[in-house]
Amino acid sequence: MSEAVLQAVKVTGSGSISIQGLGKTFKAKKTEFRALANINLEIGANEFVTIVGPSGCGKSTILRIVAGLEESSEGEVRLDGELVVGPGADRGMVFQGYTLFPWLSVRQNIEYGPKLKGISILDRRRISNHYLRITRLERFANHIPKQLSGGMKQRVAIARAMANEPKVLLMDEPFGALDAQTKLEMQEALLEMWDTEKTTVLFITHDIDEAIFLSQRIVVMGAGPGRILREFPVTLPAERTPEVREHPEFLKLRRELAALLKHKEE
Ligand SMILES: Nc1ncnc2c1ncn2[C@@H]1O[C@H](COP(=O)(O)OP(=O)(O)OP(=O)(O)O)[C@@H](O)[C@H]1O
Repeated sequence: MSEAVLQAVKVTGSGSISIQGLGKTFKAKKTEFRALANINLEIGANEFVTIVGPSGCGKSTILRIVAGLEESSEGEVRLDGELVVGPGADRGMVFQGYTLFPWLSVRQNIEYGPKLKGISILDRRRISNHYLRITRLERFANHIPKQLSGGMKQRVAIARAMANEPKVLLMDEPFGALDAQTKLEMQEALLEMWDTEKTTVLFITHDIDEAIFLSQRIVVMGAGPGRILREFPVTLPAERTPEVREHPEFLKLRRELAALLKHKEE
C-alpha cells in the first residue's frame, strides 16, 4: 500500500497493551461469579502473545475487556497508555464464528471499515486490493460469503479486521472451526500478515501447537477464579517454517504446556 494511503488509515501509536490488576465479577439477580482476579499482563508493540487455559478460565472475558465490549470490575486496561473505556477502531477483532456481512461481497466486506471512516473510493479500492492480495483472495473479490469455504471466510474476516489498520488484533480461537490442513495454512498466512503489517496480536486458542507455532510469548491461565499461572517465552527462530514444529524447543515447550494444562484440568 502507498505511504499516503497508509497514513490515511493508520491509527497513530504503536499498540502496546497494559493490563493492571484486572478483575471481573459477573452479577446476576442473587448470584455473583468471580471470573477473573488480579490479571497483570504487559504486551509490547508488535508482540504476538497467546493465552491458553482450561475452558471457562476467562480467556474470552479478558479479550472482550481489552476490546472494550465488557467492563472490568477492578483494575484497568491501557492501550498505548490510554485507558480503554469502550470499543474503538484501534482494536480489530476476529472470532471463531464468521462475522461477515452475508449480503456484501468479499471486497465490500473488506472495504466496510475504511468506508465508515470516510476514506475515498479510490483509496478504499487500494486498501482492499492490498488485503485481497495478502490473503490470496483476489479471485474471490466479487463472491459473497456463502460462496466461500470456511478457511476463505476466515481469511476475509482477518482481511476485514486488518483493513482498519488496527494497532491491535484480538483473535478469539479464529481457526477453531477449521479442518487441520486449512488451520495450518491459516497460521502461516497470519504470521506472514503479522510480519508485513506489524500489528500487536493477542490470540486465544485451546491448541497448544498453534500457540507455540504462532507466538513470541504464551500466557497460561488457570480457573477458579481466572488468573495467570505462568508465562513462557517462545525462543524459536523468528521465521516459523513448518519444520519448526520438529524443533527440540517446540517439543520441550509442548511437553511443559501439556503437563501444566493437564494438571490444571484434573
Ligand atoms: N455474561 C456473563 N454472565 C455470567 N457469567 C459469564 C458471562 N460471560 C462469561 N461468564 C463466565 O465467566 C467464565 C469465563 O468465561 P470465558 O468465556 O471468558 O472463558 P474462556 O476461558 O474463554 O472459555 P472457553 O475456553 O470455553 O471459551 C465462565 O465460567 C463463564 O461461564
